[in-house]
Amino acid sequence: MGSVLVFGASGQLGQCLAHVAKERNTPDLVFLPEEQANILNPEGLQALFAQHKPTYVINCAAYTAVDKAEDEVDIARKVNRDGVENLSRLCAAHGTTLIHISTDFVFAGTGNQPLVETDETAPISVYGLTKLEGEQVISQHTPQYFILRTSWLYSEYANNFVKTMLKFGRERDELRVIWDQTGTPTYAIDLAGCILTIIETQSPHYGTYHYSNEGVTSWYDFAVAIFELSQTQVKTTPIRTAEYPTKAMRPAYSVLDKTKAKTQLGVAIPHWRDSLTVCLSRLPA
Ligand SMILES: NC(=O)C1=CN([C@@H]2O[C@H](COP(=O)(O)OP(=O)(O)OC[C@H]3O[C@@H](n4cnc5c(N)ncnc54)[C@H](OP(=O)(O)O)[C@@H]3O)[C@@H](O)[C@H]2O)C=CC1
Ligand SMILES: Cc1cn([C@H]2C[C@H](O)[C@@H](COP(=O)(O)OP(=O)(O)O[C@H]3O[C@@H](C)C(=O)[C@@H](O)[C@H]3O)O2)c(=O)[nH]c1=O
Repeated sequence: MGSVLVFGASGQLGQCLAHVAKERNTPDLVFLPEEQANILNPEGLQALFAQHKPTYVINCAAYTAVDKAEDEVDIARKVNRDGVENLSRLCAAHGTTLIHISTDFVFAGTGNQPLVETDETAPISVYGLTKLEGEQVISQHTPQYFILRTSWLYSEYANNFVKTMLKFGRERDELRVIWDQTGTPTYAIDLAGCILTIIETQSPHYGTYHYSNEGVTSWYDFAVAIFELSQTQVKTTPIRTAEYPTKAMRPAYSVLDKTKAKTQLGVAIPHWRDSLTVCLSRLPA
């Protein structure tokens, strides 16, 4: 198969890839945390490509602090665009296939129909804009790429909404959660499985794909399900976005249509509630 370099390995998705690769006995994955492989260091990257001659690169490295990005435009753009450009150039030069992760936040979220890959992008946050710029530099430099746009990632690893809700559920008497943002959570373990399937099948179907779990929900309904399935007793109140001011705007509707991923990549996608049940069973009570 040749070697597979994983950048951003200590982040949430990076750790999920390590988990699934171990479960599936996938060989030849080289996990590179930021300290060993900064995607903003072209010379360091060049040395890694020369050493490993990778068949695939999986880029899990990103600037993901959505609110902070509004004040740190330069650093968000460096990581989410310039770092991705560094990887794309090297992938093109070495005939390496780049698997890159993008986000539902490339969309404005003003619609009410599941979004397909060709729908118009119009980010409303710095994070979303810099992620879109990252997508664009990839297609400028190499035809050999898979861009997987995903949404609302969570898992037993790193920080995420599920772990925050469980913590707040233990600490607080009442929670207020937005119910007028509609989307679909994605168990990062399922996304990691999809990425490994692309590699294991050596899929020739390059391009941009949407991947989340199946179904539709709001952050409020997601929180209610987390509490119900984990048997956490906490009063949960639905609120509107305007009642929860944040620095960055978030799409009101960002349900992703996964038809292309299911047909071209041949992946089966679990319903978000089933995957949430699995994740909660793996988290300490
Ligand atoms: N989390 C989510 O809800 C969603 C995420 N995505 C996308 O999925 C991908 C994975 O996200 P997730 O795993 O949750 O994110 P994390 O923030 O958990 O992981 C990102 C990793 O990238 C590392 N990193 C940052 N800058 C650099 C750099 N210059 N060089 C190398 N590594 C760097 C971070 O290190 P450090 O922590 O030290 O900064 C961190 O370990 C990202 O592309 C993200 O945009 C898409 C939709 C939803
Ligand atoms: C903690 C909390 C959040 N919320 C809302 C705020 C927000 O709209 C939503 C989720 O908040 P979070 O800060 O956990 O997540 P957020 O940073 O908005 O998550 C996004 O991250 C980036 C990286 C992506 O790419 C997106 O797909 C998406 O997952 O829940 C509440 O209403 N009540 C609460 O107590």
